[in-house]
Amino acid sequence: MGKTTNKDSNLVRKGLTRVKRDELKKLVDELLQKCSYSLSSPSKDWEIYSESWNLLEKIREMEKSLDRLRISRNESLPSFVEWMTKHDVKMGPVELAELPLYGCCVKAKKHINSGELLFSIPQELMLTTETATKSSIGHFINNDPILSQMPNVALAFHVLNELYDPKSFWKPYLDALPSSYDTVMYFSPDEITELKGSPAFDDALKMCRNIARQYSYFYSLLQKSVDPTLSNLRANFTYNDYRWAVSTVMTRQNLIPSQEEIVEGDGKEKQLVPLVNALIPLWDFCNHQDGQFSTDFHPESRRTVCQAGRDFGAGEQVFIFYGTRTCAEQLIHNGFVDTNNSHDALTLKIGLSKSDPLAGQRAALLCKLHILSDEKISGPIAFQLKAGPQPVDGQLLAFLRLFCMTKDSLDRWLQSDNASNLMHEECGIETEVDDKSWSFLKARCQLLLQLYPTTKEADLKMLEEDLIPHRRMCVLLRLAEKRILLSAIECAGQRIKK
Ligand SMILES: C[S@@+](CC[C@H](N)C(=O)[O-])C[C@H]1O[C@@H](n2cnc3c(N)ncnc32)[C@H](O)[C@@H]1O
Repeated sequence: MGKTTNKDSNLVRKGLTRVKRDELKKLVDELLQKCSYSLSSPSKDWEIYSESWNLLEKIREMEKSLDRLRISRNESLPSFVEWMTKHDVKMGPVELAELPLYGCCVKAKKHINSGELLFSIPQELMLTTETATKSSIGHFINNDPILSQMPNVALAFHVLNELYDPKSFWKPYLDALPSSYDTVMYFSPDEITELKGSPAFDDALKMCRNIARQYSYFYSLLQKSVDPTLSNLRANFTYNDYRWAVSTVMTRQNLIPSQEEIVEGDGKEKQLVPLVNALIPLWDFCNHQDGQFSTDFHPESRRTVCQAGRDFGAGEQVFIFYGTRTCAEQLIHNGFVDTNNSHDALTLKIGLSKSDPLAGQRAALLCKLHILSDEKISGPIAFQLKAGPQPVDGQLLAFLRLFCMTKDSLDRWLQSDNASNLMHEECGIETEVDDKSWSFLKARCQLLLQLYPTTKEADLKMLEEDLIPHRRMCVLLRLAEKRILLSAIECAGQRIKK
């Protein structure tokens, strides 16, 4: 049995005297208490965010002695490539490079045709939630209520544990990762403020709060534990490393089919193979561009195979398509904003008024249209205002219409077998109801526009300046959102005129 006193160097936090450890513990306890406050309002959320930020600044200062010295990414790339070659990664005519604004990227060494193989990566190289549970900290992951329920957090812990192990199989890959990220946990309060007016502002505060809460929870758990398999985590775990590991997973993970054997249901139907979160070395060095998916997981060879989604010229950066995220989701979950985003949309939260005597009938019609479910008929509903010339989709159109209907109209549509026609432009609805619907949408969008402290013109002017990346991302996002609102106002105006 190993020693369990604090004299064992494996059982205490590195780099801090006992007095400093006590001081740090106090700060971490205060942070946990602050971030566990459950009631939410815009002013309270901001207060918690800024107080937590101040605590985290003090914590980061105290934990500074544990900051890791890292070699530059450029220096780490040759060992990473050597490691991949040794482990049977098949590379097409591509190479790794560093580029301003993009960090590392994959570049074409010669002209690549659409459909040509970019690379194929065997599963043995991937860090997954399955390798996490099979690792030395597997029992910790399986038994902790957060880690066992949140695969992305479990993967972040796996990454951290491997990072703290100088003999880790994944060391060449981990060394080649960025040393910091552009996720909102790396934003200063001034930078986050640039998101005011955008729905992403609340999401950013929530994200920072969740990560701070998780850090303080795990810090206390690790310091209390005497489990020898957690010694590296206990000695090295810092907020800086935690936000790094979480951001690594958030910005780079993909899903692959589980490796666990699938039991067939009484010999007849094959059960669907569950998906697991994975970090796929090399695949995760490709940056995103709008387009189509061109990556597949081949279950027979257990390899991730990535093909060119379009032609790429010699020397050109090779992009892949990450998926249909809005610009706000890209900012919050991926740490970038791509304004050439054909999937962009703005979340519009609208609900039925409790004081509306027809609220029950409107809710019943929403249920009939499957916009609401019977289990949740109160509270705001999140709709998406789309970028482009058609900002209003069928669901939002139907909501606007039934929101503005009279009792007679509601009764008729509730009894109709063709209620789903409300989601289509031409549905034989009274002009008066349609006019009211578009006027309501126009007024709501004008109100939302006023929530942003700056105008579209002011944003455009700011973008002409040499903005630091975080500020630039925020300005790009709010500009994209204002464009969606302005286009919805324009569209509504035209419909009313009609
Ligand atoms: C999966 S990684 C891609 C490789 C990454 N550039 C690196 O340095 O390792 C995703 C990250 O790349 C960057 N990125 C990806 N697509 C981008 C884009 N279109 N514009 C700007 N940054 C992008 C963002 O920082 C994002 O968090």
